[in-house]
Amino acid sequence: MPAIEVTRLRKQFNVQRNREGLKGALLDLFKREHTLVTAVKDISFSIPQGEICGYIGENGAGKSTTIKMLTGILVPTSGDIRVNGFVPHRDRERFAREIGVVFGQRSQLWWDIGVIESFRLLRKVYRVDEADFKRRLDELIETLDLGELLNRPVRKLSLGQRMRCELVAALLHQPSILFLDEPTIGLDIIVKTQIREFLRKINREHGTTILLTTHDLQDIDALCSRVIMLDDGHIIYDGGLDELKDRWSKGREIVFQFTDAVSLERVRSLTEGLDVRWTIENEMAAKVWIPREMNVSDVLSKVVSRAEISDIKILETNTDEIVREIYRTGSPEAGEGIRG
Ligand SMILES: Nc1ncnc2c1ncn2[C@@H]1O[C@H](COP(=O)(O)OP(=O)(O)OP(=O)(O)O)[C@@H](O)[C@H]1O
Repeated sequence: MPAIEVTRLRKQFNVQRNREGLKGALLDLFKREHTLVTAVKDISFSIPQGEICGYIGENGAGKSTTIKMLTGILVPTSGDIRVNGFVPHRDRERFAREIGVVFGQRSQLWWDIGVIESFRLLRKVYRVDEADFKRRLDELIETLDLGELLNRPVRKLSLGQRMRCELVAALLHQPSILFLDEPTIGLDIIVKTQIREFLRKINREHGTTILLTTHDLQDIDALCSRVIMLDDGHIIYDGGLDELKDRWSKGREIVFQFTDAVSLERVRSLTEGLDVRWTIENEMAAKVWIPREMNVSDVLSKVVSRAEISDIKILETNTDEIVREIYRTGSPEAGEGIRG
């Protein structure tokens, strides 16, 4: 059974429209006008147990609306959802024990009481056996280095400390699926790294399935082998991160450090006959851009055999740039969904 199965899922909101001016306001008093906003437009996907999948898209693309339907907070307008075999909005009570949820912007901890008290309350909510709770809590506290925070009230915690506590709270009942909505938003790089390592560990050791929305593409690079990309309520890409980079990267770049001074003319002559583009970096370094369909080794061998090189740096494809380019231009197949 897949962890998550979504078929032709749609969500529409009926939004009240405010008409302009005094006349409009008066008209609104008597008869409200409504518009229908379709946030999620008949999307389908399936996530197997144990996968970490990134769910990305620009603001307003429909990510949070999907997560809210997957966690049973919102009822779909049409379509079908199964999460571990449950229909989230229908089987809410039993279903809640199957999943953990962290919304980066919202807390599920009680603000004024010690963190450990929140955890104890959650143990009761989820009806976790005392011995299991203790074992699980010890493991989580150790991995996330939370020992000294346990007796502090949540309002006295920094954002990074609170986020680590939120993760513990979401995982105390050992759910097999974890939904994360912007889990690293606003955190410094040290806490981000710690959280990413922690998520990899629970996925590896407990096989936890993770669906993650984020605007931080380094989260995706560090964690996800697969990405689903949304645009205006449609899935425009669903596939591997590597294929995404391959398909969309326009080319690769290599910086050569030469042992002597070089000119644009000289470096161009090194790759004569190849459709590459050179730029001069400084007196003794030049960068070559290689189109995606060309072999990097063809360029390397030509340059290395014709000039003295002291260093070579191949510049990695930057996921951030690729994704921004896709957002900017849209996919050629936008709206139909493509599978990588
Ligand atoms: N409760 C609601 N009532 C009316 N419209 C809504 C509601 N929730 C979301 N929308 C609309 O649905 C669309 C998708 O919103 P959603 O919050 O799912 O996007 P998102 O991809 O999560 O964006 P962000 O990255 O900004 O969180 C937007 O046009 C939004 O205005």
